[in-house]
Parts: sequence; C-alpha cells; structure tokens
Amino acid sequence: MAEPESFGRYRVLRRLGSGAFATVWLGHDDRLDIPVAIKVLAENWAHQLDVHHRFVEEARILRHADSEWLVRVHDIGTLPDERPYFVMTYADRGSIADRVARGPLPLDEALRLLTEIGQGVTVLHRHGTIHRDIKPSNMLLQSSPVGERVLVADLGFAKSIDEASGFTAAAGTPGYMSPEQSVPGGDIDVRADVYSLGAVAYELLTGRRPPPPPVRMPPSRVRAGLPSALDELVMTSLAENREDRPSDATTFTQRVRAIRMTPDLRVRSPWWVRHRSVWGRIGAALLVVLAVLTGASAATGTPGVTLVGVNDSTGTIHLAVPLAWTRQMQISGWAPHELGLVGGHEPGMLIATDVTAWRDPAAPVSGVFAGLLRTPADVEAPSFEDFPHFSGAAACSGPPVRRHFDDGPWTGEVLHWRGCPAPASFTAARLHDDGRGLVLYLEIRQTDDRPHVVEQILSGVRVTA
Ligand SMILES: Nc1ncnc2c1ncn2[C@@H]1O[C@H](COP(=O)(O)OP(=O)(O)OP(=O)(O)O)[C@@H](O)[C@H]1O
Repeated sequence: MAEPESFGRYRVLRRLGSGAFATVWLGHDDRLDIPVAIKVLAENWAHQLDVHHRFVEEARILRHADSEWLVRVHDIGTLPDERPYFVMTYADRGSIADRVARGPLPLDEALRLLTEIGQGVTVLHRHGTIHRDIKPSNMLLQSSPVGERVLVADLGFAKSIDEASGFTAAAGTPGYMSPEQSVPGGDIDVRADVYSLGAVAYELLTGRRPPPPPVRMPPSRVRAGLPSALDELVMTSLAENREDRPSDATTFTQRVRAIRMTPDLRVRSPWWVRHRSVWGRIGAALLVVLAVLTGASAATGTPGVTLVGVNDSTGTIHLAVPLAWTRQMQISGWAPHELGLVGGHEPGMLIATDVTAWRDPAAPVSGVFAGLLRTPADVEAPSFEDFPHFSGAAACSGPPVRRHFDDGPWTGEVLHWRGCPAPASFTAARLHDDGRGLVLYLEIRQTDDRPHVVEQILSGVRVTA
C-alpha cells in the first residue's frame, strides 16, 4: 500500500509494520499533539465479513477493557474504500521480541516484564476475553516516566470466554500456542493463555522458544542458576494437560511476583547487570571519547582484527581489544567483595558485544572482562581457584589447556577452553604484579577461536596504579 497522507484527522508519518491482516502506521494527532498508532485492515481482507468483524471486535475489546496494561484504543473510523481503521496508543520502544532477539534477559528484567505481561493478560481474563496469541512480538513497550511499561497488543485472535468453550477454530502461533489450541474444534479456556505465558517466560529466560509440547527440558538446563521455583512455574505453565497449569493469569502473575521478591534473587544478578543503565550511559560516552583519543593506537596485529585501546573510568586499567567487541561497555568498576573476595569497589570493566548476556554460557558473545584487585602486603592474594570464574566455560567440552604467562611486570596463569557451543572459546587469566601488589583477573570470550587475539589482549594489559 502506498503511503497515505492521513487517515481521518490523523496525519501519517510512516509505516510501522504489517501483520497477516493489517498494516500499522505511525501517525500524529495534531489536535491533541500526540503520536498515535493506526491499524488499518489490509485490502485483501476487506471483503471477508468474518475478518472485518474480528478487526472491529479487537478495537471494541481494547476500548472496553481500557487498561494501562493494554494498548488503548482512542478512535475508530472507516476509509473511503470502506476499510476500517482504529487509532491506538503508540508503543515507542518496539516489542519484547526485539529485546529477546539480543539474547536471554537479565533475571530481574525478565521477571519484571513477565509481571507486566501477566497483569495485561489478567485484565483481559477479568474482562472475559482469552487473548489466544500471546507471544513476544505482541507484547509492546512504551516509555514511561519511570522507564518503560509493557502493553499487551494484537487481539486479532481474541475470543470471549463464553464462546471459546464451544467449537473454536485453530488459531495461534506455533511455539507459543497450547496443545489444545492446535486442535480445530477443541474447547479452550484461559489456561491456553497460561501456556503461552509459560512459553514467553521460557524465551525471556533462555533466549529460545520452548520445544514443541510436551516440553521436558526446564529453562535451567539452558541457563544455569535460575531459581527452582521459576523452573517449576514455567514447566507447570507449559504442562500438556491444562489441569496441571496455574489456573489463570492472576495466579501466574502472583507466582512471578513472589519469585521476584525472593531475598537472594538480586545476589544472582551479576554486578554489571545491576548497574548497567548508568554504566551503559557512561560507557557509551566514554567509548566515543576513547575511540577518538586512542584512534592513533588502533592496531591490526592479528590479520583482520582492528584493536582499540579502552580505559576503565578511573583510567587505571588499559586494554587493547578488538574494535568489533566494543559495542557495549561497562567501565565503572567491579565489586570483588560480592564474589567473596577482598576489596571494596575496584577498577574493572566489561567490554562485549552484549554485556547482559555475558554470564550466559550459551550466548554468542565476544568480549573481555578485566577486574583489578589491590591486595595489602599482609593479605594473601586470592588464588585462581578463589575466582568464581569458569561459568563462561560451563558448556565447553573437555578440560582447559593450562599455561604459564610471563610478560613485563605480569606473571600468571591462563586457562583456555575450546569447543564451547556459542562462544567458540573461553579464556580465564589470573595475572599478578607482585612488585605493586596487584592481581588482575581476566575473562575473554570469542565466538571464533583466535588464540592470537587472546595473546594480544594479555600482552596489551597496562595498569597505572
Ligand atoms: N500500538 C502500536 N505501537 C507501535 N507499534 C505497533 C503497535 N501495534 C502494532 N505495532 C507494530 O506494527 C506491526 C504490525 O502489527 P500487527 O499487530 O498488525 O501484526 P503482527 O503482530 O506483526 O503480526 P500478526 O498479527 O500477523 O501476528 C508490528 O511490527 C507491531 O510491532
């Protein structure tokens, strides 16, 4: 469809996307001065009465439910060619599908999003509606004064609970839809949505859709360290027999909330994830500055790899890292005491293609972490085994190659794993400079195994202390 100038009084800015039945446009309401999203029924479906009816029904349900957790409908109209359109809240931050495409989410973020999705679906269930197409691409995100909020959208398959208990045509999206939804004529109830909530939870936590039912592999088998209560909630929601699932979205959401409130949950989030928003901002700003400052130091010691110099925020640690890895940086330090080691807040940095996925052994991330420890003369420096490392190596096959490292003031040991599923290799190094009482702990992950890159990073380490 060519870009129209307006729909009714709404000025069209650009196309946001098209689904099976409709196209959604970004528009502007000049009278109220707000951006809006306008959903227009596709031309090829305009004369199908049932599709036409369902389209208008979607707008009505959203308007009647009128909730802060759902996309809100402000207006409805008809084009000169008789096609209906409706005007709704513009979700300016894309969808949860965009978010999860970058890999599994930090645990706390996944639980927050699940709580909000659950609230939206709860509103629908209380309103007597089954969504029937809950999936990450239908869960939109909108900026809010405190960050962002989830808006449940796309009720194109929604059905009233009363009607759904009779004959129901098969509808939904494979991978997210309950087994009973794929049987034409099967009766469904709100527990079909609970199955889809479980499928969305599985994907947010692991970065992958669950396998087709019956699902036997709990999320913790893909992502180690998840609370057992969360595993149980996801697996019961994905139960083949709906009698075994949480009874509705309210129960599902309450259980997510309870898990989120578990006292030790925060401890599980790595330090760089907890501080990532601030660090992301600092990192992004410093990356630009550093890229300019160290542009002259860009080098290509390994064929095809451009290295750039990056400093932590205190200017203590200097690393030479492949330019391609500097997509995200957290450079404002680390907290060794949180890992049971001596030291308060110390210089440290994480430079990676995706910092949030750094602790996920299956994520295809390349990057380097460096954390400094300054040990007083009377305190014994932690040994290699004291570091809670090797989590990145959890999925690598076989034992690591262990070797001695000696370069300039630094001596130490390096462990190198190959045969890792997503990152091809994982390296952990403990270097020490006894003259200055310094220990530097490093982790290097590569999606392709290039030993020269590891060598260059290790020999390029500089610490000004
Ligand atoms: N309120 C909104 N604000 C911003 N973007 C929206 C909004 N509603 C829909 N979109 C975007 O418009 C596109 C089309 O949405 P639509 O609901 O028609 O189809 P879909 O969900 O992509 O596919 P299908 O309906 O076939 O499953 C999607 O990319 C969606 O993210």
